[in-house]
Amino acid sequence: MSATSEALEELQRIRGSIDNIDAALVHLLAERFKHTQQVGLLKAAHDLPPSDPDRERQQIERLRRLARDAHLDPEFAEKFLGFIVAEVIQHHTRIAEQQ
Ligand SMILES: C=C(O[C@@H]1C=C(C(=O)O)C=C[C@H]1O)C(=O)O
Repeated sequence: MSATSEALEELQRIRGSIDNIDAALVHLLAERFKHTQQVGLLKAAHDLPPSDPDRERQQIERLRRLARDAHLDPEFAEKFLGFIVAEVIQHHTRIAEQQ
């Protein structure tokens, strides 16, 4: 059974919305990394460690709560944050090494 042209149009419309959201995510991530870069410079200048496990625990708790309220899988939200934070810590470590 082949898809009707109506179904294909709808698929295209929905994919347009997905593309817009992906673009917004990229821009948001770029903004987030600009701020974490500033944190990295501040930490390096004041001999603070690249990671802050207490802060991360608070963020995980908050994000899991937000995810539940938004009907998003909290496990996924935590994994997503963990992926980003690991990259940030690598950046901070590199900044500290360059000082
Ligand atoms: C940005 C910071 O550095 C690290 C990265 C974090 C993040 O990406 O949100 C949070 C805690 C730290 O492990 C910070 O300490 O605020």
